[in-house]
Amino acid sequence: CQTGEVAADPQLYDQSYLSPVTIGNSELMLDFDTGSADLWCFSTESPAAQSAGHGLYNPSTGTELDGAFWDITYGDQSAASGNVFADKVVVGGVTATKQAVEAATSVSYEFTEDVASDGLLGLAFSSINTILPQPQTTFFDTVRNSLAKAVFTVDLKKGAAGSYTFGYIDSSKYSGAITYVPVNTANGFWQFTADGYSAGGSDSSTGRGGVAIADTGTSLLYLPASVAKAYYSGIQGATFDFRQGGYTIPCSATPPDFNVAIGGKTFTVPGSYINYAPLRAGSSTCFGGIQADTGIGFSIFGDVFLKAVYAVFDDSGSSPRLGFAAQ
Ligand SMILES: Cc1nn(C)c(C)c1CC(=O)Nc1ccccn1
Repeated sequence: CQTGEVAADPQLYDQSYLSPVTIGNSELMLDFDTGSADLWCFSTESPAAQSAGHGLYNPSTGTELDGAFWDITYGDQSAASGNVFADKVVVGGVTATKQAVEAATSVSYEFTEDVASDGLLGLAFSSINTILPQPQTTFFDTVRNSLAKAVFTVDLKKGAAGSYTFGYIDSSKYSGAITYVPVNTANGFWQFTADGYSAGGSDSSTGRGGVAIADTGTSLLYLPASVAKAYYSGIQGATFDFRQGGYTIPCSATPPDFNVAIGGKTFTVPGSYINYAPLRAGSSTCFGGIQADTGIGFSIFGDVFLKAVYAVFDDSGSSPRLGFAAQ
């Protein structure tokens, strides 16, 4: 019965969180992503112009999956593609002896310029793995029957190292009870229903809830346009800047806390988490941590929300469920 824990190291402005993963005989820093289901990494096959500065997987330690290839495009239109090898993958002591490792032969500039990240480790459902002609399992699906309990947990923090655990829940990491809600796996995501939102101390609702996904691979909190609009209407100097592609606020602002009702419990994102980052180094205008989910089709509870809670991704029962607790 395997269990394991690995650090989640925050990058600048908590734009992403990276964790050490041993693949074959190299250790790479991967972005664990509950919003996708591909484990891919820069490799010795990647063009040097695209992989400069990144840790590389050398497929010589693996066994090529003949005729298998992968090609993924994320919601922000970043993309990567390549071929596939079966190799040993170890995360926090949990070992997958034959994990599908997707070696990149091409990546978009977003990944090239994010030199701290050597790739992604998908933790959504294997139904959305992009390998053709035969999709392969995620790391979690590969090891889940060998785990003490088929769960993984997410404990991200603002500006500090958090952790992912596999196979167990650590009661020292949260306060109060864990509130569980059902997950709809139809779209391959950890998809749940949020009941409602409100800002500040008052329970002045900023809007009804809706369909949402828990997504560690997305930095911000994308909510219904009406909820985002109502939230920023309470901040002096806040504006929707279409050139920046979203809401901005004065970096000097103290945004109100943001409350989310899930499973009958209220979880609070401190207002400071929503004063996300200066538009450019030294700018006095900051990008908001809450943005509209217009065009996405569902809300995305990314790192701005997840770093305010302890989250349990539980596939140990008859159907998957998500658990949230205050940190
Ligand atoms: C779905 C979506 N639409 N829009 C505008 C955004 C930003 C998303 C989320 C997204 O793209 N997340 C991501 C990106 C790269 C790697 C992993 N996750």
